[in-house]
Amino acid sequence: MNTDIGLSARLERISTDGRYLIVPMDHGITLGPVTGLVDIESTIDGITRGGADAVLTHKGTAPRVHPNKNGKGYIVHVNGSTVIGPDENDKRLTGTVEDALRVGADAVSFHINVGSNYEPDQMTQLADLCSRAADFGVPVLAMSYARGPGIDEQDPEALAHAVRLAEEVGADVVKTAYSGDADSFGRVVEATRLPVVIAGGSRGTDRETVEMVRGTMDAGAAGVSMGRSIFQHENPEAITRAVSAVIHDDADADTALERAGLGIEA
Ligand SMILES: CC(=O)[C@@H](O)[C@H](O)C[C@H](N)C(=O)O
Ligand SMILES: O=CC(=O)COP(=O)(O)O
Repeated sequence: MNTDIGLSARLERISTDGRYLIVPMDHGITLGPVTGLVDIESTIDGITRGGADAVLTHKGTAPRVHPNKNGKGYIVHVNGSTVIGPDENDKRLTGTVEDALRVGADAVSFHINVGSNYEPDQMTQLADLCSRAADFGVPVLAMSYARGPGIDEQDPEALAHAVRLAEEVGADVVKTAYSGDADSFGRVVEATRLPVVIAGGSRGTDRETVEMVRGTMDAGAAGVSMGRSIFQHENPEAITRAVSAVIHDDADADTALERAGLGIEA
């Protein structure tokens, strides 16, 4: 049976017209119950009302996601590590494609640290995940970071290598870090035919967040998988609305902040 139809139907559930505003909340494993994740139900309700296309969590949180996601997409993340463990870069498997489907996911995601000591194992696991997901027509979001000893995590050449690796092993969408400006990030986007989305990193000001998203879209990327800048915000719905204005309506930073009721001077 041709699973392409399943793949494209599921990609549409986690995006809008090929643009992605994903809010990952897998950080409960990485960081613990930080701001925004304790009452994850109200965060999910706010960000999906604000214009998120999809939310992303580990499989165990699925029962808290479905009643609050307002019909938006759902991605299950399948590896993790903690900041208090022996090595944060050593992400270990936490689930399978079958687990994700069992809890009602539209897609799966997997984190690889390209350049770390764990890259070889993570690359094999990602390639296997892509093969398994393809059997079911399930999209794979590869969170492909440049991380490891001596690696500059914002170096456009390293990021270009990371996103290209994701395409080569069969992912459908790739997330990586932002290089810091639209010109250099354009080289990252050009390195692959996959839709590229950025991670937000640790929370900045509202203006920094929205300008980073503007630069990302100007570089030709497809959107964001932005966690802490959104779920740690005192008003997750408003900051999602601002980010959505840039991604889905091509707004500039001032317009996006105004439309969301956030101060433009921030
Ligand atoms: C907490 C972080 O530093 C993030 O960049 C994570 O590495 C990315 C991911 N969302 C995770 O928590 O594993
Ligand atoms: O899963 C994590 C991400 O996709 C990015 O999270 P961040 O908090 O925006 O870096």
